[in-house]
Amino acid sequence: MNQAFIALGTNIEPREEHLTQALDLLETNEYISIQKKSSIYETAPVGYQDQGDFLNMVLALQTNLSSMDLLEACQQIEKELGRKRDIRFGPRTIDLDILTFNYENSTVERLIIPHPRMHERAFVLIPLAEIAPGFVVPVQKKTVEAYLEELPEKDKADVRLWKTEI
Ligand SMILES: Nc1ncnc2c1ncn2[C@@H]1O[C@H](COP(=O)(O)OP(=O)(O)OP(=O)(O)O)[C@@H](O)[C@H]1O
Ligand SMILES: Nc1nc2c(c(=O)[nH]1)N=C(CO)CN2
Repeated sequence: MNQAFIALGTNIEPREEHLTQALDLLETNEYISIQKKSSIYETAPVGYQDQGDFLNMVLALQTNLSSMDLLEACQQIEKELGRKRDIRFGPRTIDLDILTFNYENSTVERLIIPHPRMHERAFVLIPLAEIAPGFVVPVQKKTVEAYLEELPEKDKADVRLWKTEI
């Protein structure tokens, strides 16, 4: 069995429904089992600013898919939920990013893991710390909590608990 963390994000209404639909699609995949779900956080947009707030959450999964097959499953869900890829870092119906996959370190453009921007994103680290604070992120071998401590307070203030369960 492989162990993965994935991050979900949406900033197009109905945002909550996009998250529940993505969770349903993951749950119906016979090769994926969701082990843990973080709470849902409402987060100010990072990067491209002229867009609405996101809902973000993180999941711990077990899967017997390979990392590439898990990426395909995630991209299929993005497609089914009608995501349009136009503005980089721009508005999205649903975005599924693989954060880590076992202790794999992949550097091919299609799949970079650990996710290259996870260490600097409060909207990833805060929900990840909720479900796996002591997890040692591969390669740099630092815990999620240690990364979180390095983040500026203003970044953390942009991430607010929205709902503990959906
Ligand atoms: N760890 C990863 N998880 C998901 N996609 C990845 C990963 N590494 C590379 N990719 C590739 O990134 C490409 C662009 O992804 P996407 O459009 O979702 O980027 P983005 O969400 O705008 O930015 P970000 O990756 O910073 O969240 C995808 O085609 C995918 O193949
Ligand atoms: N708050 C927040 N900001 C973002 C997000 C996201 O999920 N949440 N995703 C992005 C592109 O992946 C760019 N900016």
